[in-house]
Amino acid sequence: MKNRKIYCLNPISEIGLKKFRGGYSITDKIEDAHGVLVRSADMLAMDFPKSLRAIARAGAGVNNIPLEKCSEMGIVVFNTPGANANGVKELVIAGLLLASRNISGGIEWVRKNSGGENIAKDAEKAKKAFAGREILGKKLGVIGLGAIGVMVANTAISLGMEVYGYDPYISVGSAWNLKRDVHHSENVDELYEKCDYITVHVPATPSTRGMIDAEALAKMKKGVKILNFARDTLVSENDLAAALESGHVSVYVTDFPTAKSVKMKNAVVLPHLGASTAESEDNCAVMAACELQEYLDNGNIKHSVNYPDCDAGVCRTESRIACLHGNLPGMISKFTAIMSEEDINIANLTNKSRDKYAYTVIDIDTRITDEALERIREIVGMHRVRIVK
Ligand SMILES: NC(=O)C1=CN([C@@H]2O[C@H](COP(=O)(O)OP(=O)(O)OC[C@H]3O[C@@H](n4cnc5c(N)ncnc54)[C@H](O)[C@@H]3O)[C@@H](O)[C@H]2O)C=CC1
Ligand SMILES: O=C(O)C(=O)COP(=O)(O)O
Repeated sequence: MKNRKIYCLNPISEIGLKKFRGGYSITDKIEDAHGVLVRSADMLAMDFPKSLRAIARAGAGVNNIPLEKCSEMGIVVFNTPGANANGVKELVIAGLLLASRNISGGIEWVRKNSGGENIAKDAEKAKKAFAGREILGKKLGVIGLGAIGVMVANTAISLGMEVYGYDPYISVGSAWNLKRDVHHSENVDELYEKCDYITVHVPATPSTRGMIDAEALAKMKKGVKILNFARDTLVSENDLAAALESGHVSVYVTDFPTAKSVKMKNAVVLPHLGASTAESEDNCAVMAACELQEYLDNGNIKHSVNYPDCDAGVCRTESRIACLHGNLPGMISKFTAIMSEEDINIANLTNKSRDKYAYTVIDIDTRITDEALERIREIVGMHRVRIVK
């Protein structure tokens, strides 16, 4: 009976943990873990044990995981696309309203004046300080039309906003899901120039870092309201603070408290609550647990962010060997040659590649010897060889 150990770096919903079948246990020691479940814990400087085969991020953003290091160590990293998108979308809609009506200022006023005997009368006098605008008919720019951006754009259309969407890498699935009324901005400048509200829903990568900087802000309308429920690093905080001070940006609503954002004028800062709903936590945990299990049990990869997806089904032969390796010329012939020398018949072979990395699953009719396995492991460019069955 296999004994696979899963380590949780963050609290993970019980519903997800219950998905693990017999042969799995939750360990409190990462040193002997085969799989890790994580949410936002920072793994960038962590050492990984040799036993670790896969990391599943119960959520979307993987900027807390060292992807290149994982790839080189033959650790497959998964995320859970779309599983928390509705949770984030709902908070973004709340963010639109927080940016339009001075709800937080009003709540603060009531709290401060809660001891007053004449609170009802005083409120009627005080309320003019908190008057706002309606979102109906206003222009919203959505940058990044993935799982979250599409939902935000479609909901904003339903609320009567005029929506501009920008995503040069939009997937076919997202394009199908987007309401026809969403204007397609072919360049982001059009969106900056036209929109009253701008919301960003792109991943944090080196290329999106600081995308909302002084140059971008200068192209936006005076009084624009910016929403950032994606990541703090997308915004150049010094540039944004200056734009808020001058009034060029009237409100900044963000899900990311930083030493700078919490001190910005007219910033509404939430403590990273986008995916913190029971529904999103359950969805992410279930998807992440299933991905880990399918990889550890059958070697199949679905929703990986560093290796190619690969479905070789269930192994019906004597044994299955899975190899994570560089996407290099001659790799397959190198390990099939070793198998042929060992007189091993290959019943099925599936090979997939993704950028620098590739994955090969080989179903064989006899058990492989330790010597042959060692020779395959020693091939230059091989990152991990695993006997799945
Ligand atoms: N506040 C929170 O709790 C949460 C925050 N997030 C953040 O939101 C991000 C987006 O999440 P999802 O929509 O689920 O991801 P997704 O992968 O479905 O969508 C991202 C979209 O951004 C697009 N994109 C990438 N670079 C772009 C660029 N330079 N300009 C325009 N579009 C670009 C991609 O083509 C893709 O369509 C995550 O990477 C994460 O950082 C995600 C979930 C929860
Ligand atoms: O899924 C994401 O990218 C998120 O930001 C959600 O993070 P969390 O799981 O709530 O720590």
